[in-house]
Formats: sequence, structure tokens, C-alpha cells
Amino acid sequence: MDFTNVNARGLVLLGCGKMGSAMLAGWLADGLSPSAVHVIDPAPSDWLQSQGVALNGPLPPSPAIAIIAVKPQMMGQALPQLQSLENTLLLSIAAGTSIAAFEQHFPGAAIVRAMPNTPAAIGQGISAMVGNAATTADDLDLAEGILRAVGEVVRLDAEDQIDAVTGLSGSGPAYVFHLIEAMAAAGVAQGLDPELALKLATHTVAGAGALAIASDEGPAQLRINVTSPNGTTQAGLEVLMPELPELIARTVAAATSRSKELKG
Ligand SMILES: NC(=O)C1=CN([C@@H]2O[C@H](COP(=O)(O)OP(=O)(O)OC[C@H]3O[C@@H](n4cnc5c(N)ncnc54)[C@H](OP(=O)(O)O)[C@@H]3O)[C@@H](O)[C@H]2O)C=CC1
Ligand SMILES: O=C(O)[C@@H]1CCC=N1
Repeated sequence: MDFTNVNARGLVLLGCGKMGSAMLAGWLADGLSPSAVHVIDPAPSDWLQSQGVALNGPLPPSPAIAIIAVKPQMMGQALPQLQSLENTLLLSIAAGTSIAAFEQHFPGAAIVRAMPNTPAAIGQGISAMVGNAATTADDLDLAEGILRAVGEVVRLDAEDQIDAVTGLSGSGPAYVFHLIEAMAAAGVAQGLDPELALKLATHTVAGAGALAIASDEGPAQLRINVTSPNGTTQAGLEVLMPELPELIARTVAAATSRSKELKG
């Protein structure tokens, strides 16, 4: 990302918790100048205080972009703090809160709604984004650049897809971490030391994910490649495959419908 314009005009971050700090770390590593950053957060972490960014001070009148990274439940309280901004692109990463809700607070503003995920902390997130009618091509490019600094980005055709994105990739890292926990516990049940089982499970998930990205073959073929006829994998998959798709479908459906409820 070329941060020249953002470094000149400024970047505001509203809420610097888990996602806000993960993304800020990525931007700073990618060339965002700390002196351009203005963070609003009621209880700045030690990490944030050591970054040389402006904390809870007056905002510049027209920063290039303001990223909204507070919980949807805090939105009503938090948004008035951005009321003074003019000609600033608003980029929300909050689950639930709709573009229409932001438009009520900021009539006429260019607003991009995005859904990233926590692997953004190591530059390996994936974000989906969609802009309102007021966004220009330059606005969308700026939002995409900001999100691309912390991972992959996809653009959505319509805002209503974002609930499913939230249920799949926004919440998805938690499902995968739980899979790692379950695989490690299963290894322990088969007699492995807990530390060894966790290492095997973690690297298996990470390696399989990296292979799925790097390979020209799709996940079904990659699964078949592991599965020797009448071998160990076949025995394992005969237990897993009848159960997993339905369980994952219900998991993603529950998260998607919670995202819809959060619209409030
Ligand atoms: N965590 C995740 O995996 C993902 C989260 N999101 C979205 O990102 C947003 C943030 O989530 P997450 O980082 O997990 O949550 P956190 O609670 O970790 O971060 C929110 C931050 O906002 C601060 N805050 C609370 N009230 C205000 C206020 N009035 N003004 C400014 N800052 C305030 C909080 O401070 P304090 O803690 O002191 O209240 C906290 O530091 C949410 O909308 C969530 O839906 C999107 C994708 C993935
Ligand atoms: O659990 C949540 O509501 C947020 C949104 C996606 C990931 N975490």
C-alpha cells in the first residue's frame, strides 16, 4: 500500500481492541507513519501507548480515512466522536451495523463496510468489502489498499452478502482454532503427549491451509490425494464425512443469523 496520501492527511482509528490493533500493527509495518495516526479508545493498551500515535486527542479536520472498529453494541456511543470529520472515507469493520445505519449518522458520506478476520494480525487475513452509493473508485481503492495491507481482499456485489461472509470467514478462524483443539485432544486420547499433539494438529491445519492456497488442485482433489484406498485416511473420513458438512452448515448459519440480528 502506498500510504503517501494517508500519511499527509491522517488516519483515524475508532476502537483499538483485538481487530483494531491487529490491523494497525499491519499498517504501521507496511509504511503508515505513526504521526499520521489518531486513535480513539477509552483504555489504550500498553502496546498502543508504545506506538507513537496520537491517543484520544483532537482529530484533524479532514483525515483521508477513519476506520470504525468498535463493537456494534458501542456504535451509538462511539460514532459521535467522528462527527467533526469532513471529506473523510469511513471504513467500518463492525459486524452487524449496516451501511444505512452509518448513513443516518453521516449523511452524504462515503462509507465502506468490510469484514476482515484475525489472521490480519500476521498479514494473512481475508476481508470482504462493499461501498455505499457515495463511494468513488478512488475511495474503494483506498479501502481495498488499507485492507490489503493485512491480507487478501474481495469486493462484494451487495451488502446483504456480508452476513454470510461474517458467518464464514469473519468468525471462521474460531472454528479452525476449535478444530485444532479437537484434533490435539484426539491425539492425546490416542496416547500422544499434549504438547506434541498440539504441535502436530497446529502444523497440520496450517500446512493444509497453505497447500490449499498454493495448489492448482481444489480441496476435494487434495483430500483424495491423501486418501490411499482402504488406508488410514479412508478409515478416518468414513467417520468424519457423514457428520462434518451438516455441522459446519449449522455453525455458519447460526453465525450468519446472529450477524443479521446485530443490525438491530
Ligand atoms: N474479533 C474478530 O475476530 C473480528 C471483529 N470484527 C469486528 O471488529 C469490531 C471490534 O471487535 P474486536 O476488536 O474483537 O473488539 P474489542 O472489544 O477487542 O475492541 C473494541 C475496542 O473499542 C473500544 N471502545 C469501546 N467503546 C468505545 C468508544 N466509545 N469509543 C472508542 N472506542 C471504544 C474498546 O475499549 P474497551 O475494551 O475499553 O471497552 C476496545 O478497545 C467489532 O465490531 C467486531 O464485530 C470484525 C471481524 C473479526
Ligand atoms: O464474533 C463476532 O461478533 C465478531 C465478528 C466476526 C468475528 N468476530
